[in-house]
Amino acid sequence: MAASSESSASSSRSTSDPVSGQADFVVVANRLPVDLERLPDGTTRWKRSPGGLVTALEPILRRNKGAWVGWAGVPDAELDPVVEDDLELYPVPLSAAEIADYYEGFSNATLWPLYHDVIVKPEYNRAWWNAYVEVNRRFAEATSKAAAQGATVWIQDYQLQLVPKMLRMLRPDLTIGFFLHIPFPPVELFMQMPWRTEIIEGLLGADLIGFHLPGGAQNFLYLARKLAGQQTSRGNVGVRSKLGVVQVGFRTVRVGAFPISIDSGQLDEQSRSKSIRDRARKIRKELGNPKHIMLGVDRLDYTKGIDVRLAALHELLDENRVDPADTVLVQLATPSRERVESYVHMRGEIEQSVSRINGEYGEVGRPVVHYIHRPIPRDELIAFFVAADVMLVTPLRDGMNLVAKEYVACRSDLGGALLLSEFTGAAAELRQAFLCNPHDLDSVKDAMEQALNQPKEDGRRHMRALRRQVLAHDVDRWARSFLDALAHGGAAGPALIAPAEASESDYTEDATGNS
Ligand SMILES: Nc1nc2c(ncn2[C@@H]2O[C@H](COP(=O)(O)OP(=O)(O)O)[C@@H](O)[C@H]2O)c(=O)[nH]1
Ligand SMILES: O=P(O)(O)OC[C@H]1O[C@H](O[C@H]2O[C@H](CO)[C@@H](O)[C@H](O)[C@H]2O)[C@H](O)[C@@H](O)[C@@H]1O
Repeated sequence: MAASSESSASSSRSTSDPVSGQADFVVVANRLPVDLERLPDGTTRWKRSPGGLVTALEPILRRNKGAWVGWAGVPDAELDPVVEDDLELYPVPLSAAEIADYYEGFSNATLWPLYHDVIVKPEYNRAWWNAYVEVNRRFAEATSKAAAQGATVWIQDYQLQLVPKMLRMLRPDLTIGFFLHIPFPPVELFMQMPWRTEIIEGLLGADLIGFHLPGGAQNFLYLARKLAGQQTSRGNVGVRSKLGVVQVGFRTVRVGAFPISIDSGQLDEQSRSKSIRDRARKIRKELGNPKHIMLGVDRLDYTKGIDVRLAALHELLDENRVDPADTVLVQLATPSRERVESYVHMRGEIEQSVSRINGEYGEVGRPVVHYIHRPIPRDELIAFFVAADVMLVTPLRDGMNLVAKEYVACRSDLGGALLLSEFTGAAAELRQAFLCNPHDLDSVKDAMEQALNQPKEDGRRHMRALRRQVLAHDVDRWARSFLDALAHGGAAGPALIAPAEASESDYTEDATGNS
């Protein structure tokens, strides 16, 4: 399923053949890689679902012929298993009430803010928790039906933290991995959670639990001791090495750090194509050929710090440190979780800031900030990456942030500069970016000004180093390192992930030593 491809089905059920449900490798995530779209004429079609989890996992599943268990993105879709564009999909239905309580409620108004440093206040609501338990049970049951005897199951993310334990009870023959795509919070914050022990015990149903960063793994080990009363290792967890261990009865659960990445080789190749280069030139022209194009690409989420970058730009304009005659900011904001109150509120504030900057500094036909609130096609997005002089990635907290890596992968010309928040997982690897503290506006302003004015040769040197890191540590390496560790410690046979095409020796070691 290419990003831009959308296939049609004539009814709410796909016309493709049903699949057998005997998969040896199963990915389980809240969302399927495609959302079902109901069209006004009553027909349906699949379109790519939003977010970095899908960007990362879709190529892995495609290469390894696995099955994917997840929600089709709309209420009450009772769908049979389906093969869609070569992927085996096992849809899990959610009612409108479950979407409100499990997805918008417990997942995105309780867990999401709690795990992202309480940027907004998490709500603790018993009815939401009950829905979370119920939906996790449904995912465990659907997975149990899809998986073959002795299969490897890889459960993804915060929406499904109870599934490992539930699935183990249903299917002790399976090898179960779990990966958390968002930060695992500091112990002091996690302890707010009324159902904290249930969540830790739910996760301990897995054979291997993966986080982006060692800090998350370390926090989890502490909580496994404190809340679940288990014995754990106490040494430091490494990156793709030195796993932590929790002893749960006769089972050994391992805990590690596996920073996720992108299909960097493929993106590098795509961004070099003539059509993308031409489109990038055209974008610059359409923007009036300004000296500086800054770019933001995010789901419209309060964690992403879109407000921070707008405030920084506004102050730099006020202080005559940025010239509105030769600088533009393009902010591409994909709609996200639009019925959750904090998202509605944040959208209003961001749109007000955009208007204010344009009102004060724009000219007719020449705004300073170009703001788009809808998803754009993948090819168009890549052309924006190629066109932009400065990429703005300013989250207050982010598990990884794949956009930062995508920008770097698209800059084979060694042009451009990356402004990157220290509070992203990506900052642990991309040390040659212009790093900033998004909680300190002066730090963001200074970094923005430096990125806009960096000497060309310095920029080429920084970008070369960033590219070495991103090209060497791609999503295949992420999946292989996790699944190799899972196969090594569990009951599974040989590693299920096919080797990536490029060998690691094709690249030099990264500066952080995170090999
Ligand atoms: N095609 C397309 N992809 C987008 C758009 N906006 C964001 N993305 C992709 O969504 C993913 C976002 O991942 P990430 O930065 O990790 O943040 P997340 O949204 O929190 O998962 C990246 O692969 C982006 O390229 C858009 O407008 N169109
Ligand atoms: O499914 P949604 O509610 O629309 O949200 C989209 C996804 O957002 C989150 O992405 C995270 O995963 C990325 C890849 O590991 C990572 O780079 C980023 O920092 C995270 O925010 C969420 O974790 C996914 O479950 C959602 O599907």
